[in-house]
Amino acid sequence: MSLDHYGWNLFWSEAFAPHLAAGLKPARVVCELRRKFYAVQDADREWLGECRGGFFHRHAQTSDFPAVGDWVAISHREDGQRVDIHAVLPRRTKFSRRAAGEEDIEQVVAANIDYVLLVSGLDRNYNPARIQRFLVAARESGAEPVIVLNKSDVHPDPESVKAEIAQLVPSVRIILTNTTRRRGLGELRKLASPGTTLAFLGSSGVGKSTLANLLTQDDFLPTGEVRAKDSKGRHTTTRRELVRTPSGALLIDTPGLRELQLWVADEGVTETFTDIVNLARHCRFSNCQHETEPGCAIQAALENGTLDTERYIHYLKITGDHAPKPAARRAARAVANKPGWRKKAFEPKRGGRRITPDD
Ligand SMILES: Nc1nc2c(ncn2[C@@H]2O[C@H](COP(=O)(O)OP(=O)(O)OP(=O)(O)O)[C@@H](O)[C@H]2O)c(=O)[nH]1
Ligand SMILES: [Zn+2]
Repeated sequence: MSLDHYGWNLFWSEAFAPHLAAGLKPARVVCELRRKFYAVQDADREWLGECRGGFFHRHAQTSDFPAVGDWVAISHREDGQRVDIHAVLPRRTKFSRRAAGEEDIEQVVAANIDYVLLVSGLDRNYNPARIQRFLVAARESGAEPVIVLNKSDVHPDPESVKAEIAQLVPSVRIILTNTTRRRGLGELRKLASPGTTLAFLGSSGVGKSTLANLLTQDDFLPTGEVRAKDSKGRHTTTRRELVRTPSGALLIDTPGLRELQLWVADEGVTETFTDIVNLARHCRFSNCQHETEPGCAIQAALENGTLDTERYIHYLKITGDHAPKPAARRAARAVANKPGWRKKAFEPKRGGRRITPDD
């Protein structure tokens, strides 16, 4: 087994150079066992890793600690079982959350994801506004979002939905899937190329586990267990949160990702709605509310059709701090009153017991 199988490449080996000089070895975090304890995979096998030294500096942030998907610098202990984790390589992408009431505490729930597959079901779950919210979170993470419209079998015209979403979010890849008749899975597998790290995001019941199982062609999610020994020589069974698929891709599925509360940060919004943000810069007044002001570039674009009204309404709903024109406001309220719009937390996977080194 080579570390390349876990996504190691030139980028990471360059980033790791100083640690290599210090006599440390690279490993990837495959599971968070409990606070400051992780299962890490190096070129040989999986180890029980413990954070050391600098991590416990009193100015350390929660986000400085390793997360699943991170590359870390390790050293082996003399007992030949545990490893010490000394440092985390700078992340290329990360999903974080902030617990309610702890606005300033960032907790990273998964790192270094290349593609985030935003899954919706084309049944009652389908809601373009929710897709937009997921998209904002994806943009914020730095991972490339891919929209997966699953359960295409239960919709009379899935292509029209795809076209609608494509209009809302040009430039984002959209895949129609149907796990029952196995449609669209080839496109999904193309993304799952060797060394690529993926994650599924979406509301409960949209088919994430079904898709993940098909991608891995076996039922690894509930049963993907590996054995590691702790320092007392007892065997510990850990559920991996980063798993290799037969195609050689890495799939991340952490409780934290599932519980992630979607929140909107300015960066993500700016990224997703660059065209609208740019338009607003052309308004005559810098404090333009885009309602009745003369020389408003947004109103002009809405009137001449260069800016899609639906898209603008979604933008308003996501940013929340702008007052739309009365007509747009009425339409926005009608959309917002539809069931299913409210923010919804990720539900923890049923039966996903986590086992700590002391079990
Ligand atoms: N009709 C239809 N049903 C599907 C499809 N894909 C999944 N389902 C069904 O949808 C239900 C939910 O699927 P899951 O894979 O458990 O959904 P999930 O997103 O993992 O849900 P959580 O575990 O709650 O997060 C199951 O009954 C699946 O059989 C599909 O393409 N078409
Ligand atoms: Zn304006």
